[in-house]
Amino acid sequence: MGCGTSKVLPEPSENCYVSFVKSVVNYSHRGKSFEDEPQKCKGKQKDIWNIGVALLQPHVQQPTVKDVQHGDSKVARYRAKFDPRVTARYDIKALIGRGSYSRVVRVEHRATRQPFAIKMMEVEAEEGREVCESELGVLRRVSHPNVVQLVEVFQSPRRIYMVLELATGGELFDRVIAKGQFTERDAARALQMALNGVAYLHSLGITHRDLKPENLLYYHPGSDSRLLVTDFGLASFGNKYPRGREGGGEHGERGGSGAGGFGDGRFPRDSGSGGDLTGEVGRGNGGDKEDNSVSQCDVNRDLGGGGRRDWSMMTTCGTSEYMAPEVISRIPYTCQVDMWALGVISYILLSGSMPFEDDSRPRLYRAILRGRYSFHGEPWPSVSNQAKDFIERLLVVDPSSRLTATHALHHPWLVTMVASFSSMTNLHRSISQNLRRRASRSSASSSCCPSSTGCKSSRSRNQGTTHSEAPLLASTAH
Ligand SMILES: Nc1ncnc2c1ncn2[C@@H]1O[C@H](COP(=O)(O)OP(=O)(O)OP(=O)(O)O)[C@@H](O)[C@H]1O
Repeated sequence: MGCGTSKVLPEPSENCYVSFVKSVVNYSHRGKSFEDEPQKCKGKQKDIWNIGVALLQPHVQQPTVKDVQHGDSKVARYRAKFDPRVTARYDIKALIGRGSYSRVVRVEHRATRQPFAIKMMEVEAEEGREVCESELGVLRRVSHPNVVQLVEVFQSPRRIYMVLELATGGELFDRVIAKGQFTERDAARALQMALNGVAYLHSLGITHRDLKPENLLYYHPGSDSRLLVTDFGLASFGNKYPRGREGGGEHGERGGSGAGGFGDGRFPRDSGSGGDLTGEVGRGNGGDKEDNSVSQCDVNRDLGGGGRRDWSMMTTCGTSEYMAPEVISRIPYTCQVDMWALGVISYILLSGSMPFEDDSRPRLYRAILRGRYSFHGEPWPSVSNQAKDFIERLLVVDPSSRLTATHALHHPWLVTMVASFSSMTNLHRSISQNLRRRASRSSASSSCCPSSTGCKSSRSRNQGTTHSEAPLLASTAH
């Protein structure tokens, strides 16, 4: 699901991947017994032990010929690509999907029979390494019900295997289409979960930079499922954090006082115990930036224009239809770019159509820069003014006037809709019609679409990528 065809990757950074690997390997040389330690560690720290264990465990259990012959041939093919240390612990069950640098498979833990997803990333090529480093850099630090959870990591010279919690509920829009009924309340509930995850990330100084419907997955198929923010391949720590400018994010979600800064998710904070372990992980590629894990956007606001200049990012990346004006303009930006993307997602969620859409990328970028979109056509006449107000406050060209994640969570539309039990207009028919119409149009034109039908595979490795420093509009002009 979603529009993946015009993703723009960031410029490579310097050796971040190496610094992550070093941080884990260094730890492994301290002469401690990894096997003895996990029960002493709680929550996130236990996961970190797992990372160490996975890197160190030497036992090798090759998949047997019988294994391969008896398995489904496709699964067997993928299983053969897996490091024996991984297959020793996890039974590869099925291929879920492929990304530009990754394959995701459903697995079962051999001992506990628990299902997980493993994202296998190719790290030989520099771009794959960068994306992997970015993803791991975030996943190692986060723990929140609305952010996909990393369980452990295996490393081989060519590949990284990330064991993740398995999301079986499908992408955001798959569910919209599958349901016979979809109301503003449903949209608000989904957006509230996405916003909770994003507010948490922002409180840690993490900007996702590629929020879109296909990166929002339901944990399970039930109607009460959590929604998970996934795919941190383009995420950033807002890499110009000055030290000692902690502003106390609005969520009180920061981690302990150590460098770990995990915030309060499902796991207890571990700031006190296991000090050097936390420190070691904190010194990964996050480095000293982690000390300032505050809500970057709120601090930017407090600091005014000068602060914004110091604290923002420059790299152009993301998926065109969801890119904020400041990203397209290549001016320094902040985590508010995620809020723009959430505005785009909100618009699609309530209508099945895109606010900004054009086959010509320069025209698309111009429309975004002007913030020009409309609420014309079905089902907009049936959508409440408060819902439109919510979108209007997110799709604001000036990022400092755009709602922050925390403010969005307090918007009256979201608050009243989430709490509401009254029956509401069913928007499903118009939304799914719009999604389907767009899907068939885009499969004809090989363009992107916000529907599950025919879009996912159209996202190709190099399509729409740029490493240029020139303004996007100039570099793509006619
Ligand atoms: N934890 C997970 N549980 C279930 N499915 C997942 C999980 N993580 C990723 N997927 C699915 O696996 C597929 C590949 O995902 P991946 O993140 O590797 O690539 P992508 O985001 O689709 O593409 P790209 O890497 O180009 O951004 C997608 O369909 C995604 O929804």
